[in-house]
Amino acid sequence: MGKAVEFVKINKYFPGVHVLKDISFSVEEGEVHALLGENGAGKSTILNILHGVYSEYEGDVILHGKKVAFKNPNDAILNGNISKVHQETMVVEELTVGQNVTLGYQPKKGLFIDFGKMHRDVDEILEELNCRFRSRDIVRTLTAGEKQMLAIAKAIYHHSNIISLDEPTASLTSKETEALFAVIRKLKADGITILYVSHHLEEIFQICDRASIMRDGEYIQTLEIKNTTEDELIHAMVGRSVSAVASRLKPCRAKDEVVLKVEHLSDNEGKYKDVSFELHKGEILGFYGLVGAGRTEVMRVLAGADRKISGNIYLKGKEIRGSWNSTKALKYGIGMLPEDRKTHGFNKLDSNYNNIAISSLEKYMSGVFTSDGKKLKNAEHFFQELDIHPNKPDYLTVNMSGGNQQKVILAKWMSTDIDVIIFDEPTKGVDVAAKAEIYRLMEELVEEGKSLIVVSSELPEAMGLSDRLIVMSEGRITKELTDREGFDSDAILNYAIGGN
Ligand SMILES: Nc1ncnc2c1ncn2[C@@H]1O[C@H](COP(=O)(O)OP(=O)(O)OP(=O)(O)O)[C@@H](O)[C@H]1O
Repeated sequence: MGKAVEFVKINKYFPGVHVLKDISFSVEEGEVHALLGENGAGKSTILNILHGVYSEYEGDVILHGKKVAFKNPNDAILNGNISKVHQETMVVEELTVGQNVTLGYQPKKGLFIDFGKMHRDVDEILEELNCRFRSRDIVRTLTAGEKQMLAIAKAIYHHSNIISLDEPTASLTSKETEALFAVIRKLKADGITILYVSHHLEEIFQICDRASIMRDGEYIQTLEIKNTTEDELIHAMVGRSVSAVASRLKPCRAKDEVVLKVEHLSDNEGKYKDVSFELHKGEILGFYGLVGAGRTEVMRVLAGADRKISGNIYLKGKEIRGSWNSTKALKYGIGMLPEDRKTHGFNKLDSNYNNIAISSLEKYMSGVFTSDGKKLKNAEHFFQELDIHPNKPDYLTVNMSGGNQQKVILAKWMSTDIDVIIFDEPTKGVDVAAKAEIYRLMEELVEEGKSLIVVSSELPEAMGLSDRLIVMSEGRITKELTDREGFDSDAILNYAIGGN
């Protein structure tokens, strides 16, 4: 087998930063090749160069022995037979699967689109991928996992022989992840080369042949997975050993004081029904459930992001009445680190220091205006404490890597004087070292007397962090587990699928 991809001395600069430094490595034809590294290491940037998102860089990209320079991703798909499947797949929800797969390149009969052929061609691909949905289905009805499959079908429709998957399992259920892995194995058997980016190391051991490691914009080494341990991988990525396991150094004894009480919370669409629970001062209360269990919807109401339909919420014994929105929630002392940080977590046009200060502006007043100096000083402190890269508090948050954006939002809530912080999937897209830091910070917050709710779809994380754990299934609480010593993963999974 020859080389599918060769990167030769790639350098990439953004204003003021040198993000890729002389990167050279290659990917064999027909292998599943992982790209690993901490947040901000440069994984997405090198993929973006490969796929024509960035056309300005130094160095050579060689595909199957031929130098290429794509002008844009479409050029890469059409002329390079190379496709990238995004974390959150971009689709037109109102169109059919077939229309999305073939968008812009539908088969024609004369001047008109040949819909019959389009659906036949797409159905053939979907069948090969073992998908349950069909070409005529409207995309709006598909799950996140199915949309991911749609993107892979699109890559195959365009005869891609190299496919990149950037954190593809981030929004998938474990069943969907298994289905995706089956498809990856099949593509590999068909000789297709896969580039795979993930922070979930167990996935790398399940499906990857080799892994190239990047650190701080530099290429470190390529390792053969079957001859490598998890510890060795982490060491290569981070430069030291880090425990990737969620745990508590000092599980707390929550005080009796109830800071938040929720009674019979329901919406009118059945996304969550009759949800009641209490949150105590100084505890971490976990919410576990499968994707679609209704956890995020409940949390959005508590944080004022969505309207309360029915039920009661009490904060420190006071019932919330009248209109409820995120500004009012903040006044009552409750804030949320959302799962979808790109659209809900920060202001896209603002710098890190402004985004960190945004929920506590009164702290940075100088006369009638806020002081940039004070905001910067506060941000500098958190950049140190959370080890945020690059160490540029004045950078636009939107230009930070995904995991570092998460840390910036974390810094916002740590700078804000509130009693209750809701973390929705706090370590989604976050590297192992940063995960360990976030777990440590959560412990510090509860030690200070704050109360945390942690929504997690990762069972080891939910079990490792929580003092108490609430399990939800299809909008309802199916179990509340009060003794962390007695958490049992099989039992919890059973409650999560609605069993008892
Ligand atoms: N448009 C941009 N302008 C300035 N800097 C950028 C821009 N895009 C990326 N960067 C910087 O380039 C570096 C590499 O980012 P990249 O997104 O490639 O990292 P990553 O390894 O994919 O991280 P993650 O695992 O968090 O997704 C980061 O320091 C980031 O801040």
